[in-house]
Amino acid sequence: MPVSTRAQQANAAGGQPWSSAAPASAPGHDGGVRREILTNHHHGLKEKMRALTLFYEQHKQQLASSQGAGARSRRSIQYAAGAMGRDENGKNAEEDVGAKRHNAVVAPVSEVAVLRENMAPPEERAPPPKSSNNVIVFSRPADPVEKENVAHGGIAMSCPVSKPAPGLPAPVARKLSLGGGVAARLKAVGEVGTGNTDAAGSRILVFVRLRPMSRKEKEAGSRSCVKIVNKKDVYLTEFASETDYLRLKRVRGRHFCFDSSFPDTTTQAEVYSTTTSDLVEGVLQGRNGTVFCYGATGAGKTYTMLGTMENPGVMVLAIKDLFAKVRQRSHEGNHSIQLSYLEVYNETVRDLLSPGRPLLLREDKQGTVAAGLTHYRAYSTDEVMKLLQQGNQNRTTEPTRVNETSSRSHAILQVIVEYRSMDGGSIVTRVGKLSLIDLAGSERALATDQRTQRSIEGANINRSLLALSSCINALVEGKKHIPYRNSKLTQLLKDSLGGSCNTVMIANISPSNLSFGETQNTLHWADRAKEIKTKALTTANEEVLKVSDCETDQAKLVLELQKENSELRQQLARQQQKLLTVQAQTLASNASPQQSPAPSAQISTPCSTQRKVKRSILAGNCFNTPDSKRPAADNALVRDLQRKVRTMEAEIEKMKREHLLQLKQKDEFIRDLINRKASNDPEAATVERRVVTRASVRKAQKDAAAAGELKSPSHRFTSPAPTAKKRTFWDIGGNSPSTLAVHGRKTRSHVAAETPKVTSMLLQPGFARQRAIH
Ligand SMILES: Nc1ncnc2c1ncn2[C@@H]1O[C@H](COP(=O)(O)OP(=O)(O)OP(=O)(O)O)[C@@H](O)[C@H]1O
Repeated sequence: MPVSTRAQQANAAGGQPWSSAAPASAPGHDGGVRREILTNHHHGLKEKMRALTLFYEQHKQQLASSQGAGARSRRSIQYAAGAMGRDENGKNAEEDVGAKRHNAVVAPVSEVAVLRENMAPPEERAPPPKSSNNVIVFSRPADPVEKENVAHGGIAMSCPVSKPAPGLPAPVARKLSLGGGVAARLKAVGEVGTGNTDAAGSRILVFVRLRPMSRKEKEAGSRSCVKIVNKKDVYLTEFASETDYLRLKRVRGRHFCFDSSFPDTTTQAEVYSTTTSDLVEGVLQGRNGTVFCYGATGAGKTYTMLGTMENPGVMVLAIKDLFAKVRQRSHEGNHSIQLSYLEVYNETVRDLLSPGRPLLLREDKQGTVAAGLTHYRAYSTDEVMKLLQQGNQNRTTEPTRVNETSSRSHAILQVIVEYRSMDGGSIVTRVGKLSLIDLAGSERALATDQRTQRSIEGANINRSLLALSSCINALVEGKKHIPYRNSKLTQLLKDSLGGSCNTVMIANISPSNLSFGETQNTLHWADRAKEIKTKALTTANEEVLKVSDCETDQAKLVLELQKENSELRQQLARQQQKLLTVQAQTLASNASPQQSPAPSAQISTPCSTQRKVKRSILAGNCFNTPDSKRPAADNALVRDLQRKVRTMEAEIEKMKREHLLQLKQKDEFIRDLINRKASNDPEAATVERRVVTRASVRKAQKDAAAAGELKSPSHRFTSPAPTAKKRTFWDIGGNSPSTLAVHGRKTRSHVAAETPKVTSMLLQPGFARQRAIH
């Protein structure tokens, strides 16, 4: 018996092109529709109106073409004809789609006829169902803004269907008409960081990363409900619950399309190079960039951002890349790199590198800043790694039922790169800021824990994520007022979401059908975020300061000296690193097998070469025998190493002395130059202040050196956080359980002290998290 679908009836009544053509081309094709058309008195009228409109359009175009120049008129006629042709084609295509849709409903149900984009992708198809009852048709809604919670062919969706973001192909049937979608997306991806955006601004790029199924999930018998196809399409399928008899054996699903989607086999390096490497390049050119991970608790945000010792994440790879690029370009000018690391926990902002009182946010011309946040100047990747590790130790963490080392706070690492160079008669200064954000997991109260402190944390996390989604909604809808002030997180993200910034969102999802709700929610917001446009980034944060001829030489000299200084500091840091390595080797070769962990604890920097050296020595089996019985060859090796250490120590001492002397001379010279300049030119006062500040920092080092204890780079940077200081609320250690019970807040160092067996990647040197997916 012929069936008329709701879409057909709506189209017949509303005069959709394909439905109006149907009765003429296929007489008697659908009794229901024809009866409705016959009884609809407006049907003929609408057809006439459409013909008249078409005629009027053609007439207008002919008129325009006759008025224009010959060649131009020819073009416009061709265009009009082309446009009409396209229109007809489009119509035909739509008719075709409509007919197919109709067939899918009325024809005997077969797998080929009914599989739609919303269902599992072709590769994942289940064997053809025997009975038509098992197959559900996912019809496309007639109106793109129609809410999905209207059932379509038996599917009940809970999220609104969004319009496609500009530059992205729309999901579902719109794929049919977008041959160039991939190219457009790739172009969009290629534009990041280069600032090659249109005047209206650039779009937030959204990526999805699927993590592997965890051991727990496998044990719970969960199935994979996510499939990624072509590295961009995400198919989400919900399997009906066995106790839900009404919807037994039915599946519901959804299809999303993102700038790129990463299957569970994707490496950290691939994720970094696709999502963030262009932003790093942009930052070096004076543009701001932000990467943030969003997703449910345990979905892999921290893994993506920090990673493990073996598989470092985006933060670590970005820092390494940044320093490598700066080193390559050291001849072009002087780069300075500063970083800060903060967390938003229970709506308070805390400095992770120098824990103390909560910080206040204030707005200034640079955007929203945390007053009193410490900015460290870093000269090498290893220094940054140490700072990152130190910050992670202070980050609030708490095992939840879903994730044993769940991050209970949003962490923001900001790296500011300042570049200065002489260009003819002017000083060019460029400042770029890279923000790397690991958000706390969105979660359901029951999915995590219901203990008081946890539920307060959960409520605050959800509140700030809700504020984030309100901002995303307001930005997508083009509202004038964006509610950034609703939470600390959105205040801090203001620049990244609505300012001049290249922004990347990585949505992390779990494959397990037990997390279907969370995954759908994450994908929904990621899909929505695709539509946010940030402000145009046509110009970099660049300042050009003209200097008069007589000052040019002095300014050049100052820059050269500053560059040389920073190179010397880098050299010093490298030498100290080498010394540490050799010392560790010596210790290892002197130690017995039982003592061997000691030196490894001393090497806190995640340096792969160190590990290799250490491993090769361990493989050499040279410490299994006591000193007396040690073979002569081993003793010779030890002596050789010791000799090397002594030589290197002497060399480093010599270099230190030389560097200090050079630094002292150069500092004095710079100060002298600036003083002279300042006395002639009041404008130079700013420069003077800056240099004097640096010099004052160095003075402390000089004093220390004079007292015979030169501080290592790590000392230099960790010194603002005094080691022996009055204890504050945040500093109370893991041996104060009462305080923990009262405040209920734990940092990763507390967790490390209390639960040595639960190894978080954030607790390991270099963030190595041993508890990988099993
Ligand atoms: N791509 C991946 N490959 C291997 N293991 C992963 C991957 N993603 C996540 N994991 C593992 O899954 C577990 C949870 O990941 P992670 O802690 O990063 O989640 P999260 O989203 O940060 O959670 P929360 O919001 O609670 O902090 C970890 O054990 C991590 O090692």
